[in-house]
Amino acid sequence: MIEVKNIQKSFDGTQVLKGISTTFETGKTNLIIGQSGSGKTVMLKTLLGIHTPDSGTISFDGRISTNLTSTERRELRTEIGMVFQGSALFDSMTVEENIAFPLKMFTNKSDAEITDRVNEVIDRVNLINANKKKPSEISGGMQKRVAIARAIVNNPKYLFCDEPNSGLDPKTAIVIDNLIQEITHEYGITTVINTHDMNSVLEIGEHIVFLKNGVLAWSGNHKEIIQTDNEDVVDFVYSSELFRMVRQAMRQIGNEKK
Ligand SMILES: Nc1ncnc2c1ncn2[C@@H]1O[C@H](COP(=O)(O)OP(=O)(O)OP(=O)(O)O)[C@@H](O)[C@H]1O
Repeated sequence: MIEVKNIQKSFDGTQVLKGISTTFETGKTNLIIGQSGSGKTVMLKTLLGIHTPDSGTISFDGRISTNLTSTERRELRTEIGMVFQGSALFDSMTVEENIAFPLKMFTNKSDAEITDRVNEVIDRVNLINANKKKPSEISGGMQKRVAIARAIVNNPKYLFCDEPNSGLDPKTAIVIDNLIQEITHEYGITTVINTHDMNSVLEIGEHIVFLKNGVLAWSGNHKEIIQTDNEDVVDFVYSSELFRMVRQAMRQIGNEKK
């Protein structure tokens, strides 16, 4: 569980995060959404420790990030997996070398142990016949699977994903979303996803944090986001006619079930 308490962050006198508090629970897919410039990336980078909050605290299962010694901080770093926007794979390495990288960097595992673990996660993310291929030789969807495999290879407690669906067709995007959610549930990971993708919001939003101008303007889950009348959320999430129609139909179904 990650508990965020009243974090504030400014750059050159401009406040970007204005006192955000929320809890990202273990075993859940937590989504950060909001318009461009609302502070999502700054929030993710602050959670990751790339930015230090000006005030407020971030607690990783009771460990307040700004109070940790450098050794404890390094240890926490090994408990975090990251799926970057655009996958960020090493072009010159094969799929299996990409996935093995965190184990070589952060553990003392033997070559045989690394091979076993790499094959295990390759199976888990359904990467078939790709071990010896380079990223340029596989599809965007497969590259995402490699990125997810690399992020989970060291059994992270926390998984951060920055726009994991960017550049994918809608069908592949849903498959990747579902894979992230399954892994989150299966391994009990605290997953935080920065996203623009409204399909993700409706499909895997177990806890959604909506930022507006650096303020947490709404939070809830994918069912609640359909029912909410919060104007900012409605305006942002249902910005297209299609999504407005989907919302209307889903609200009707919800009302009929009551
Ligand atoms: N390192 C920085 N120095 C100064 N200002 C920054 C820095 N990083 C972000 N900002 C500012 O903080 C605000 C929020 O930016 P952020 O990148 O978090 O938005 P975002 O919600 O992730 O947008 P997008 O969806 O377009 O990626 C913007 O006004 C941006 O210019």
